Amino acid sequence: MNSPTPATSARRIGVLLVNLGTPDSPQTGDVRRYLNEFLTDVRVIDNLPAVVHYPLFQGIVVPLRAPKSAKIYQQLWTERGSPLLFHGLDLQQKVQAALGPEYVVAFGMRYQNPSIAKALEELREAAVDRIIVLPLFPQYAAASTGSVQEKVMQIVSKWWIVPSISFISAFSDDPGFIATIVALGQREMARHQYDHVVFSYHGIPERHITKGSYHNYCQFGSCCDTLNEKNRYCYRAQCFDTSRRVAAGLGLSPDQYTVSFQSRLGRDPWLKPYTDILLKDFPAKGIKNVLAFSPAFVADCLETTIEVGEEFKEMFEEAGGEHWQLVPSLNSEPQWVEAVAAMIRRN
Ligand SMILES: C=CC1=C(C)c2cc3[nH]c(cc4nc(cc5[nH]c(cc1n2)c(C)c5CCC(=O)O)C(CCC(=O)O)=C4C)c(C)c3C=C
Ligand SMILES: [Fe+2]
Ligand SMILES: [Fe+2]
Repeated sequence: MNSPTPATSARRIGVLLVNLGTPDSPQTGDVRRYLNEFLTDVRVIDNLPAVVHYPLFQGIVVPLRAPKSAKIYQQLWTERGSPLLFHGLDLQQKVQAALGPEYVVAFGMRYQNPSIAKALEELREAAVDRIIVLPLFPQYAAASTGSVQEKVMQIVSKWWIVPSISFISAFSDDPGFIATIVALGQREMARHQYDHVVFSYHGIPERHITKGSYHNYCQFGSCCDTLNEKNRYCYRAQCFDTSRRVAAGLGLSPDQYTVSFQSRLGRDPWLKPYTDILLKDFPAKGIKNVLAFSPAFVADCLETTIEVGEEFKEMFEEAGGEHWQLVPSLNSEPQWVEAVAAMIRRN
């Protein structure tokens, strides 16, 4: 009898890396399709009845926003396309190489392409024994991680054979994740003298925290100063935790850094302080050289390169600041690839 080839005999583990998603091109039509899918997700816009939500967003909000967003995407676009996509594909390829042939690594996006459905289909075709899903969001939010988890479960629940499946729901305190950010920060700090460090996270509505808070534990105060069993999945507490760990790695004292939140949408209260308001007060306080980290994102994207790297820099300089520098995201840095592979192996 012929012995089976290793590829068919070995039990292989499927790995699904997922990021948020980006338009297929920076043209208004593709940006509109992307925003329509994104902003009609009830985990993102969670406070409107369906009869209002869909007509309002598909008929008014998205058509008005798409041409403006498209202009910003045109600034972001590169020869390789959207950074969120090509960094994700680079990461997939390098993590596959690091893990070896016992694993099959796929990459998908929650919105638009490559879809989660397509990525899961690749794993099904490879007849993997079980699937480990890693949403590429260090801090858990129902609007990002939760939405990816819901989508994966929706798709896999329809399969005739449902494999064992596990989710890495957050990695805000993962030592390899923290060490890579620290190394990237040290690289920038060796090039310039900074007065202050800002950790600017993607914001979410305060309501999103309250809805997921066990026994109303989170009150937007000192409750988030430690990460404990009551706030393990509180986005705000995780953002503070990541910041504390990176600050410790960089040797910063609490007065040398600030945690803030960006990218708010709509009129409801979002997590505070807002980065764009905070940074305008820095120069008057004598803070003229700022190093900015964006630790909610593992890959560069519109929110890092354009919002933090360009828009905030411009605002800071207009307010009298001298030097504003964004620390690049982890992208597919070798140390980050190793950290992802280690998280998968441990799972
Ligand atoms: C860190 C994870 C993210 C959370 C949490 C999140 C929540 C959230 N976002 C919006 C609205 C928008 N976000 C947009 C872009 C965007 N958001 C994330 C990540 C999280 N969002 C990423 C990685 C990106 C960049 C994608 C890219 O293509 O580079 C946008 C689109 C851009 C624009 O038109 O401004 C919107 C809109 C809400 C409402 C929300 C929580 C409720
Ligand atoms: Fe967002
Ligand atoms: Fe809290």
